[in-house]
Amino acid sequence: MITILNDDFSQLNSFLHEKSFSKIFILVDENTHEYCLPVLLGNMETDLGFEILEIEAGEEMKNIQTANQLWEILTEMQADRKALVINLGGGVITDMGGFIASTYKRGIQFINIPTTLLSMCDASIGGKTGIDLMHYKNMVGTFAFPEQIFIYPKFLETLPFKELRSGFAEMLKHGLIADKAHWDSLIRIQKLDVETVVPHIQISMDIKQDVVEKDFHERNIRKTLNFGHTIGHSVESLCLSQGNPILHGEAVAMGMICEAHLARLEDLITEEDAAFIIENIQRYYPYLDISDFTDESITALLLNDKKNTDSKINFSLLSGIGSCTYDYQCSQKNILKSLDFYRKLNDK
Ligand SMILES: NC(=O)c1ccc[n+]([C@@H]2O[C@H](COP(=O)([O-])OP(=O)(O)OC[C@H]3O[C@@H](n4cnc5c(N)ncnc54)[C@H](O)[C@@H]3O)[C@@H](O)[C@H]2O)c1
Ligand SMILES: O=C(O)C(=O)C[C@@H](O)[C@H](O)[C@H](O)COP(=O)(O)O
Ligand SMILES: [Zn+2]
Repeated sequence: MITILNDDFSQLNSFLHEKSFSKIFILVDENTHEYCLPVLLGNMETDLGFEILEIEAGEEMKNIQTANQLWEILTEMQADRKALVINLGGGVITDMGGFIASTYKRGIQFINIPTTLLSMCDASIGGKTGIDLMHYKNMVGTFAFPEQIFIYPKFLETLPFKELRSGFAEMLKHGLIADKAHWDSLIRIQKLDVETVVPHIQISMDIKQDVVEKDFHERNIRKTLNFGHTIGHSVESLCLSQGNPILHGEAVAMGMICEAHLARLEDLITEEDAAFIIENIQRYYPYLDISDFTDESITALLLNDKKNTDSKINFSLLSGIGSCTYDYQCSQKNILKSLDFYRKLNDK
């Protein structure tokens, strides 16, 4: 269940009051510790004891070493099965916190309080938790729903612009795969900021929730939420492996451009739609330099995509603006052409 918090956080306090938790563990990173934790603690009313678990910020922390440290701390602090983990942060915190909670003592309860646009619209919803493995994205994880998701849009006021823009990519994705009207209203935004984006959060959350309700374990339609991620995750992983991480939404924006072109090459969408989609994504996102990455290095990562079956790469490709196919296998020639298309965008 998703609740938009009032200024007094009363719905969160009722939740904490009604459930009989033994103790609370609040997971933060250094930035959400500074900007969001004081707001949470200033409004949280509970007799329960709590501990703060802090990790460094960034995707580089979303790995087994951090998970191990957190499991050890929970053990040392004798967290029992009635303990509650509160994930206060962006997608790294909700993915990581959901993962450690859903595995510790075979699963303790957790709630998500997302603090980035990306985690409000996407990562905190849907119960995918996980960590990266050898720089491969989200290779180890669980499907585990948080008990509750509490959204407090005012957290966005301290979020850097690049992070806001990163989250906006997932919102564009929601429009492109499921709701043309949502896409149309997003691309009408001239100046991306908290004020212009907040009115559109609810629709993105609804789209994500609706898809997840239909297919929690990603056996079919949930794969559409992975549009832009097949190529996007490969590039994100390569950047991460070089010690040069890019933001998830930046990778998804780049991936959506390649995969929109790929859908065109496979005759799934018209030339006009492909051009319109690509042009609009480019309006918001600067060109991402992928010249260091060979076709072979990108293909090697594509071959480990989680949607693959029988060693075949399964894409989730648009079939129009507002609709998306999945399990679509493309020719290797077209996959490479789509990467080449992206590389050449820099020349224009
Ligand atoms: N599980 C899912 O369904 C799902 C969906 C989309 C993305 N993801 C994952 O989410 C991650 C990306 O999430 P993200 O973009 O939120 O990144 P993030 O968690 O790294 O947060 C981005 C940055 O913003 C800072 N920050 C967070 N809230 C802030 C605030 N209110 N004010 C100031 N700074 C703040 C963080 O410290 C961090 O430096 C990736 O690992 C991605 O794979 C998961
Ligand atoms: O919730 C989903 O399903 C998604 O695909 C949402 C994506 O935006 C998100 O990045 C997700 O973590 C990707 O999942 P993965 O299974 O490809 O790792
Ligand atoms: Zn994503």
